[in-house]
Amino acid sequence: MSREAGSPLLEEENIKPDTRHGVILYVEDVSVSFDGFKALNDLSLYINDGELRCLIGANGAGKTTLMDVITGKTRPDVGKVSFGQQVNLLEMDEAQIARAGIGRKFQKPTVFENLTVFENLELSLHGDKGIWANLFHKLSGEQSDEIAQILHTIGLVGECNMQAGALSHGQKQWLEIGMLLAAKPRLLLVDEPVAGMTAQETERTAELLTSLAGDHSVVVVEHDMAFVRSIARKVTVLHQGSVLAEGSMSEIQSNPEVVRVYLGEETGE
Ligand SMILES: Nc1ncnc2c1ncn2[C@@H]1O[C@H](COP(=O)(O)OP(=O)(O)OP(=O)(O)O)[C@@H](O)[C@H]1O
Repeated sequence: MSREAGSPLLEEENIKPDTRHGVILYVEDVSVSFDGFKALNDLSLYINDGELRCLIGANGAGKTTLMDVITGKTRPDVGKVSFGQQVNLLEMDEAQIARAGIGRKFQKPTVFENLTVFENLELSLHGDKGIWANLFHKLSGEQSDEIAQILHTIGLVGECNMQAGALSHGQKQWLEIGMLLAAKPRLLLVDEPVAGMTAQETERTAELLTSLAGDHSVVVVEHDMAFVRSIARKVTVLHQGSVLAEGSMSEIQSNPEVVRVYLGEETGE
């Protein structure tokens, strides 16, 4: 439902994006300026319900700014951003947007290093009630099952009682994805998930993100073109704050403009 700015808080948990048209995220004619410089320039983008989309573009193309707009960190000068057809994200703050079902994973993992993998997931499951309340809250059978399911999804069943600080870099990234999943998001925004990962971890991350699509919509910002190639069905290329091209990886790779402004530089051509 559309909300008036400043209206009383709704139960964001109960917000259900209207995806009857198959689209979970509408970004329309959005511009963002920083001191007169247009970081986003009349950008429009639509993410379908359940799809896995890769977002690529050179440094400064506007990828982070776009994520910031979707998650309420940056307000656009103009444009429309909605979750499903009717939930106007521009009238919600960052916490409300997260509770409504949009999860964001930043590049650097931010797990609680001194807690176990299980405890990290337990905290996420309880939301933002405060760390002590969370730690002493007894899990219901259903919640234990949820954690077991997440551990399975992120491939950390064997590490369940390990301190998160002792995990490898890749495992920490998966744990953080698991922590996002605990909040049952509909849309996941994932920033450079494989930066710093080993080849094996990268491969496992590709499987994980691919497995999440369908039940979730996933937007991945990534510079690693081999990784993008391995997961992407549809790729959006940003350039100077606008969408330059959109299509399958082979369409993108054979687009002369994309090769000129981005891929040429990536492949050293
Ligand atoms: N808070 C800010 N103040 C001023 N300029 C900004 C601000 N945030 C971003 N910019 C500028 O906006 C442009 C887009 O930046 P953005 O970080 O969105 O690009 P990006 O595609 O995410 O790049 P990268 O791949 O390097 O992360 C850049 O030129 C950047 O310098």
